[in-house]
Amino acid sequence: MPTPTDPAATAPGARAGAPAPIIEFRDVEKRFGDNVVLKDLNFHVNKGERVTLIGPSGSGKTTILRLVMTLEEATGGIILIDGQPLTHRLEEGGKRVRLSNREIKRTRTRIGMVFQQFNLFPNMTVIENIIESPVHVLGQSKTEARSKAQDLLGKVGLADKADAHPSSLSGGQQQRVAIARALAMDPEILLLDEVTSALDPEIVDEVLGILRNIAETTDITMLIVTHEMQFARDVSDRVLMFDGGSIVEDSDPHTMFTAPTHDRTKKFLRAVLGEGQIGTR
Ligand SMILES: Nc1ncnc2c1ncn2[C@@H]1O[C@H](COP(=O)(O)OP(=O)(O)OP(=O)(O)O)[C@@H](O)[C@H]1O
Repeated sequence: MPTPTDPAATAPGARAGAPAPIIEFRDVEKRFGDNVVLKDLNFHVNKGERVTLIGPSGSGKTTILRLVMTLEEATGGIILIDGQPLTHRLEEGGKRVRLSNREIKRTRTRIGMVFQQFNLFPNMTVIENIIESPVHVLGQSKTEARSKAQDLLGKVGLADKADAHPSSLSGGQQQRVAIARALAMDPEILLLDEVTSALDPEIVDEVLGILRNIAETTDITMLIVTHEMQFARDVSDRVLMFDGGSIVEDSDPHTMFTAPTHDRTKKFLRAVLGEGQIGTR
């Protein structure tokens, strides 16, 4: 019987050449007190895949991203990253054992997250925000980190803002800095949590354009929570529809948005896209 630390355990029945899961939830439960938000949740994301989570408010989408980022810890089951346990492993007999903080941190450095509210350090300049983790977590020299940060600022269209403070930037610019900051850690997995929800409608597209570009030009695995259904259609390989902490539908974006099978999905998409929009493309 393979153990959870054995890479072969990540994909039961995996064949050579078959897609390899980089994120795997096995019977995951997350409760906050009596509120069971996720129950026996099983799903995986393969390396390089872009997977979008959709579903009504409170269905547990953000909680899933926060579990992967280790901002929360599951209360049951295990999560594997590239075959390695993220916060807990299962011992023989099914006993759940928490890993050491050092082990958890080692895996966490492979994962980046961009939040709805940017979460930049207000007392640091743009470039100081970007180099903070590469220098202090990865041990890069300041010179190396600055040079890379400047490159990334060019990629997000903010080459001239390195020495600005976040408060002098627009929301869209701050979110672009947050994207550059996440990329500066060379993440294998990028988590995007409603990254345009706090932005004025006219600058949503500038941020989505940068994310589209990242999706097109890198092989970073992406797990996305968004209310921007067009963006979800464009960048996703798979869309998972959540309700009540469970997956009710898992399909490619074309099928999900034009011919959803589950009544709950149809109702949700009608509410989000408007009556008559499902099946229009
Ligand atoms: N830190 C917390 N403490 C207590 N309850 C929490 C906490 N975080 C989330 N919850 C609860 O977990 C449930 C799922 O929340 P979550 O934010 O994951 O949903 P969501 O699908 O992302 O919703 P939305 O689309 O509105 O962001 C909600 O009932 C929420 O109140």
